[in-house]
Amino acid sequence: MPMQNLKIAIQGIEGSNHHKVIRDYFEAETQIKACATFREVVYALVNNQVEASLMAIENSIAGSILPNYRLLIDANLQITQEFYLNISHNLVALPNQSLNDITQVKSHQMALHQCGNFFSKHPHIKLIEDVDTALPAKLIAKNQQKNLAALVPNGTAELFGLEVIQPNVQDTNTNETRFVLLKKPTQTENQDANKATLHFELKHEQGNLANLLTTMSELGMNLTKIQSIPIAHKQWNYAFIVDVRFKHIRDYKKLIRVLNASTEVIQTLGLYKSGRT
Ligand SMILES: O=C(O)C(=O)C[C@]1(C(=O)O)C=C[C@@H](O)C=C1
Repeated sequence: MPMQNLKIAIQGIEGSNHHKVIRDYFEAETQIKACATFREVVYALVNNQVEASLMAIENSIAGSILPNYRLLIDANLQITQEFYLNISHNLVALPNQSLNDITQVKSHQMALHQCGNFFSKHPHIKLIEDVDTALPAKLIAKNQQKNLAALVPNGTAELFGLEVIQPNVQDTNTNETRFVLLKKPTQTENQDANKATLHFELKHEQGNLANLLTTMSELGMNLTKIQSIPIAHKQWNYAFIVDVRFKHIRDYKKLIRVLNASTEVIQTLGLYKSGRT
């Protein structure tokens, strides 16, 4: 589905997975602000340098990117859309090298996590975290660096004139990352919304979480994710992030009314159309 032409902040440069989401889902004219960190992605929007920000939030192998939830909560932005991208990690290097020649791999922390099985079989390779998947690949080509490899999506090796030493080194073939599109809050409600991301802190009372889950079930909602995250200023207390799917926004509003009684903090992080049918 083509998207409106916006200036969007992403994490990573051309050839990264964030960039692939833009290519797959947005119009060709979409302007990009490439950022080196997720914090930069979020604050580019907060500081009005862009109209939207695209941010990875979870991966089917490596799990939730908890710091990104915290950024989202603290910056008070809204999830307006979600996108699922199939992720392939191809091990790439300068041409005419084999796996035995590679002593270091530089990549994004989440990408390295998704390839743990492969690297545990090749312990001679040192893993080094970098800002994204594409930048180390670009620099290997620019500096003609031997013995160094990167993990890149399909198509990125060709972009930089590198060679694939080993394709698909992620732990499982079915590897997906979920990305969210963030915007500043507005008064307009998305009438197509059938999914919400909700953040709350529960009062420490017996049965509160169980009651909440029962209420969701009674309202016919499908809980697609529940995640606890630490609250730094309340040591060993946790906030919850919940994704729910529903048929009618009015049911979601009912849920919020019920939750108001049992929660200390409650914040809708987005009401949007599910990226899954
Ligand atoms: O470095 C990239 O290619 C990114 O887009 C970042 C990122 C992530 O943050 O999870 C995106 C998808 C993959 O899961 C690996 C890395």
